[in-house]
Amino acid sequence: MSSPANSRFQVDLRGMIELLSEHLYSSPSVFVRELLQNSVDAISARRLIDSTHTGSIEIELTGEGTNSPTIVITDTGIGLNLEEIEQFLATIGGSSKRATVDRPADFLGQFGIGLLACFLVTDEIVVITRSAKPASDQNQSTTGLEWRGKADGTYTVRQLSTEIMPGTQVFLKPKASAISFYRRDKLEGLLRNFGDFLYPPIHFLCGTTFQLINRDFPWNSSGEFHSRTDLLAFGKTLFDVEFIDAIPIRSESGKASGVAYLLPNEVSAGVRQQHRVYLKGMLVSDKIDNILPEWAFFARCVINAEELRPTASREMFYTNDIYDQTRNELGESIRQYLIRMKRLDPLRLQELVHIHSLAIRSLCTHDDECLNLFADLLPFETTLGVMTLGDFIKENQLVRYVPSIDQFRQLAPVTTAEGIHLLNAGHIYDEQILLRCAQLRSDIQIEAFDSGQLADRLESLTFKEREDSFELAKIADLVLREYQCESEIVKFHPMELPSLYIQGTNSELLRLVDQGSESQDPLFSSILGNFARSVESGYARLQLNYRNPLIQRIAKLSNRQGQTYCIEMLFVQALLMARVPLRQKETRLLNRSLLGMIEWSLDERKGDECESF
Ligand SMILES: Nc1ncnc2c1ncn2[C@@H]1O[C@H](COP(=O)(O)OP(=O)(O)OP(=O)(O)O)[C@@H](O)[C@H]1O
Repeated sequence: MSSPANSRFQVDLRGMIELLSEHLYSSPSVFVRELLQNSVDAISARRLIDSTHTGSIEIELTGEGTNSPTIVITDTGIGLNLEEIEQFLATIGGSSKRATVDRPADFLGQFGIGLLACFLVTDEIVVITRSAKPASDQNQSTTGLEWRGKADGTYTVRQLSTEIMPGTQVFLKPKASAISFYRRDKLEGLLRNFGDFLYPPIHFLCGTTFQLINRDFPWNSSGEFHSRTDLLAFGKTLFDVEFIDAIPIRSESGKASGVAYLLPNEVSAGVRQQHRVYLKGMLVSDKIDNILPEWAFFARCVINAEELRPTASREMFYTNDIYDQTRNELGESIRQYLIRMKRLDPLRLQELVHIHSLAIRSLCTHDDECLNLFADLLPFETTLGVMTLGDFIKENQLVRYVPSIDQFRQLAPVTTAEGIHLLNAGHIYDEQILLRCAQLRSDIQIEAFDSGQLADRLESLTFKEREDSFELAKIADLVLREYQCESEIVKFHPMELPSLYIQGTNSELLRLVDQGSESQDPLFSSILGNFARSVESGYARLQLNYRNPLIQRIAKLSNRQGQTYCIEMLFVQALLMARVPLRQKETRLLNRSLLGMIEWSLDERKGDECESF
């Protein structure tokens, strides 16, 4: 069999141009960026052959508001000769900017497709150009060359008769769908957006107005930053936010410098901020959300990088090793700054921790250095009021904490009366932070406090008190058995608290299982039922406070039914106080007992008893 002949792919030129111009970019506005970028590159190329050349770029809008407005962008760059026009302008994917061994790529462009973005706003691109290269390198004349490229893939080139200065001019006239880009406000906005920090000077000319577009970053290439006030003012112009602080950040790997701004409002830990990232002064995107580490979600930054690699659309970066290293190094800058702030300006750091408490808590759980930095400043709810962990430690050698908010609320009045100070570690990250602190720091001892420990501290009744409350204790035992709850009459402070519901080791779990088995699904109920039997002692405990006058009066009540109602209601009230969700049978108990009690108190004969009680 003869070997198959090698054939070449065919290219549908119109389709290719449509693909590269219409579908690569997220908005037609990028044509401004591509034109500016080509002019900047052309000036850089000219400086390679003439280092004294400073260069300038001018954008003019003529005929605004007429049927035929025109955008003209003029640069004093390297220009093109006939051969280069064929090789680069007229060849899709042809670029004069690729790096060679003796000349590293220092250009913004590289793919040879950017100019096609102009087809988003025009049907024809007209380029008039004259090369700045010495005449000996080429058969060059002092008149210009004109290249006209159309969206259908055809083009013409001709030598003009008029003499022009070296450099390039690009002329665009609107296609019907893009007329809005030929308005002064819109064009000026786009020039500022993309050209704000490019070099050399860029001027915008429209009617009688002539203005400078670009400005400098508030830091220089040697990594020297302007004052904090200047950086904050700069942040306000970029993001329109009054930030609380500005942190200079740098990365060697991405040759990047910039400022991370601390947000003045609390942000949720999962939300990624949108950062403004420039490549050699050209805006790549103001929506890059992964240039800072995830933990730095309380900051928005502006970065100018030299070494990051943009994608072909130049609206994102490739996430390669350099990108990852850059992210880590920028994060490290933020961390080091905060470490210094703790030493030099602790009040400002305290303010930051106050606003971004949740974010910083999350950061502390996976970063020991940050834990050391922030732990003492973190605010906690305690039985002494809201205070920082550092202040709580000063007053309590042993940090007793409760890992659940409900339990903390339930225990706080009793422990306060008993002189025990508790810290509420029921919020997300809190317990992890305390455990890690105890591992890392010798000055912190912690202990999880549970209601069982409290039970040991409750005072027993005297013999006489036990005798007086014997009947009540019996009734309480009887009533509560059905609800997997034991009861005990003891004395504790504060005396205003009539009862306290204490969950046993497995009682919480058993309540959940029990709640589940109240479900309508018989299979699910039976599985949960079997599981419940395998769990050991799931009894909770209702502590009735004999110091409380009401409990003493109930104990003295001679009416058994009345005592039963009282116990039932105290039980449900204790559950509600402890924020334990009621099971169906407890809701039924609440209804039954409440109605019973009302009936009982309305009954005249029992009503008399009720009065004395
Ligand atoms: N203003 C200009 N002055 C001189 N040459 C230019 C100018 N604009 C375009 N060119 C030439 O046309 C070529 C193609 O430009 P185009 O914008 O399509 O791609 P690129 O800039 O090389 O790469 P990229 O697709 O990454 O932007 C350039 O490589 C350059 O040689």
